[in-house]
Amino acid sequence: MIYTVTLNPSLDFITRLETLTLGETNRADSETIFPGGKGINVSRLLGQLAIDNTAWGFLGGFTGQHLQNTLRDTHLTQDFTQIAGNTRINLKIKATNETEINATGPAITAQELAIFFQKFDCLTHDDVVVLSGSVPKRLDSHVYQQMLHKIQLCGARFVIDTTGQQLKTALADRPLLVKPNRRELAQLYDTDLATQADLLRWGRQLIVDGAQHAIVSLAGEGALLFTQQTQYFAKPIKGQVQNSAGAGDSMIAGFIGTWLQSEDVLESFKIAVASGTATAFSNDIATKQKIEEIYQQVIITTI
Ligand SMILES: Nc1ncnc2c1ncn2[C@@H]1O[C@H](COP(=O)(O)OP(=O)(O)O)[C@@H](O)[C@H]1O
Ligand SMILES: O=P(O)(O)OC[C@H]1O[C@](O)(COP(=O)(O)O)[C@@H](O)[C@@H]1O
Repeated sequence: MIYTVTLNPSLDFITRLETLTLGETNRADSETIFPGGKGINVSRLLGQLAIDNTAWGFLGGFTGQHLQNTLRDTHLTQDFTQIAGNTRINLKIKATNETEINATGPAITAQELAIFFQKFDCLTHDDVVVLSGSVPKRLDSHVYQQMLHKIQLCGARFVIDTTGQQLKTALADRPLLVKPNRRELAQLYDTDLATQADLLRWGRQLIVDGAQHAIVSLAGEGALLFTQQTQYFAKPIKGQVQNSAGAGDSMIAGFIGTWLQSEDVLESFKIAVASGTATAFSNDIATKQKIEEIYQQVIITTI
């Protein structure tokens, strides 16, 4: 089974307007609410690919209830830990530029955390846990390390999509996949990634430091995949970007869902690129139909 973990889920409130003027009353042209949070996005994309998975994390209050209602999918089992606080609302303002305000998230009590950790006791070596996204501010920042410890005790494997020190520490535990974007890779190794050679140098470092597969996503400039043996480049695909939130999460779902079925690295990368791009070209997480349409345009080269 694939388990996704979203410690800090969200409702993503997306508002569109022509221009945003700070310090004034602005009137929106439209607004939409989508389920959000990186692990939840991974779960939803896996659902589109008809891959069974279970979503773990913390949900609470009226926002948590709404999120739960919107996550109805036959391939997605919800096994969230209920909390007293309200699940956060993240504000995404789409005007001339995109501005995001991601909320801190609710407090998690020691008792709620203990109930959440009990779930890890059922893991076996057949399971893969996808750990994604930020840690709520009021939760101990070592929570990722604690989860990794439990995952390894059970012999399960994991994918991790986080940043900075949490990612650096996790690399030594041999994640199946990591997927920093350009900014996250630069921050991880404290470098500016000015050239293509820098990207290749520091992308390869993720493998040297322990990752089994590493995708470096480059938004509208494509993506790189590093494996133990080789490296690939996916050419960027042109299209109309609707809402790029969740594009990276969709890549992770596309890659790991396909790899666990086939262990075919190249095919997994192609589905990853199709999934990420299809989500960038959709308002919400991409549908299976959109992914299949984009898949026809994916071109991968060895570099
Ligand atoms: N503007 C875009 N045009 C085409 N493809 C995109 C665009 N933005 C994202 N993608 C696709 O989605 C992938 C992940 O996007 P990226 O923005 O790099 O990740 P993240 O959401 O983690 O920051 C990219 O590697 C690319 O394949
Ligand atoms: O956990 P964080 O880092 O606050 O991010 C949460 C946000 O990330 C998202 O999951 C989107 O992630 P990406 O744009 O990085 O793929 C949103 O749905 C959510 O609002």
